[in-house]
Amino acid sequence: MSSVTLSDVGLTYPDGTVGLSGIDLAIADGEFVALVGPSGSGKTTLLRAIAGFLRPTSGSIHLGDSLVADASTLVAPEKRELGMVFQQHAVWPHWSVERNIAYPLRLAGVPKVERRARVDEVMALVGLEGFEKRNPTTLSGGQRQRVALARAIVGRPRVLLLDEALSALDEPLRDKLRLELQTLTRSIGLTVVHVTHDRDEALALADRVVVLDAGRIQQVGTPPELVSSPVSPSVATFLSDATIFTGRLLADVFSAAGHECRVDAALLEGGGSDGDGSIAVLPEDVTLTPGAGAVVMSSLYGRGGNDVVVDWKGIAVRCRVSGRRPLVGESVDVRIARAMFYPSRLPAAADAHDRAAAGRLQG
Ligand SMILES: Nc1ncnc2c1ncn2[C@@H]1O[C@H](COP(=O)(O)OP(=O)(O)OP(=O)(O)O)[C@@H](O)[C@H]1O
Repeated sequence: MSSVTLSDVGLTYPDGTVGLSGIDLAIADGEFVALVGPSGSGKTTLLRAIAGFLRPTSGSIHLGDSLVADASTLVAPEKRELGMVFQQHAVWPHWSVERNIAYPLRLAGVPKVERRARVDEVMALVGLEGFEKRNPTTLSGGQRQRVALARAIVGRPRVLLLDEALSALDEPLRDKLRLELQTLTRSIGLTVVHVTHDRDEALALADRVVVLDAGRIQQVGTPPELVSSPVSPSVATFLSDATIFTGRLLADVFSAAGHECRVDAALLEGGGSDGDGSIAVLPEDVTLTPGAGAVVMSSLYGRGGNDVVVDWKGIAVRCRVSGRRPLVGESVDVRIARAMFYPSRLPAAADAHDRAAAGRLQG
């Protein structure tokens, strides 16, 4: 059964700004879903609509079998049985750690003995044993965020909503909490909706990632699906720093402003896509060889390969280069192992997904 079901949800703010439009999304019980997208794409609006702080202007939201929002229904946030953690640890500074964590249980009238047991249980889960009597102001940022997390899950919420919950923390603490969050939420089978502006965090943690843009869902998929088969050039750029070439495909040749690539037609899905369009090239599908066709503009060291941008006849091409790190100003040739073709006459991203063609290109 789905834990959260959004059916054709639209949300227009009173000033006319469209926050969400036509959102259809079913989040399964126990699933970890991340919402990503550019600034202003609707991530927070979607989370707040699920939480009950915002009322959709169209469509409906169900939590399990219960209708919580539609044209005539709006169940209050505190009645939705949700847990929430925000970027700024909203813990009460004048209360001890255990009192903070126990708060939702006191509110729900849970008897003291059970409260005690549940607080102990979640404190152990988030690694805060021994901190019961501490005042939150004496804790580190990471520990305070653990208190917020413990308080969010102590009431055994139907869904845990995380709004940039790790974003205020510095690495490597953030990385540590990311791992702990995954272990914790998976071990107790929590359904999680996690809003983050950090693409890598979303891809690392989530079972499925939802990419939003301008209040609409652009694509939903597992991390490998999104990275290897983005439905549109914008998703490829947003998630994977793809380079986009705009031009024309004719038979097996793609031409874009001074660049000509041969496409292996056998690899084109949904043939007959000749015409104007774009290709998206992922950084890992670009190889640099000795030559004179392009010039290295920047070259940043990275653990998983150097992050290099070359000027290839006027187009900045992003590449992931393992081995020797190229020098800025060095001349190179560019070879493209794989690219995705997006015919421009397809208006809807969903159609583009079916027909986006992956071809082997030779620069
Ligand atoms: N109270 C409001 N009144 C009017 N428009 C709003 C309001 N809150 C948000 N918006 C608009 O709704 C759209 C979606 O905003 P939202 O905050 O959901 O985006 P976001 O993806 O969370 O962005 P960010 O990553 O910057 O936090 C934006 O155009 C934003 O300007």
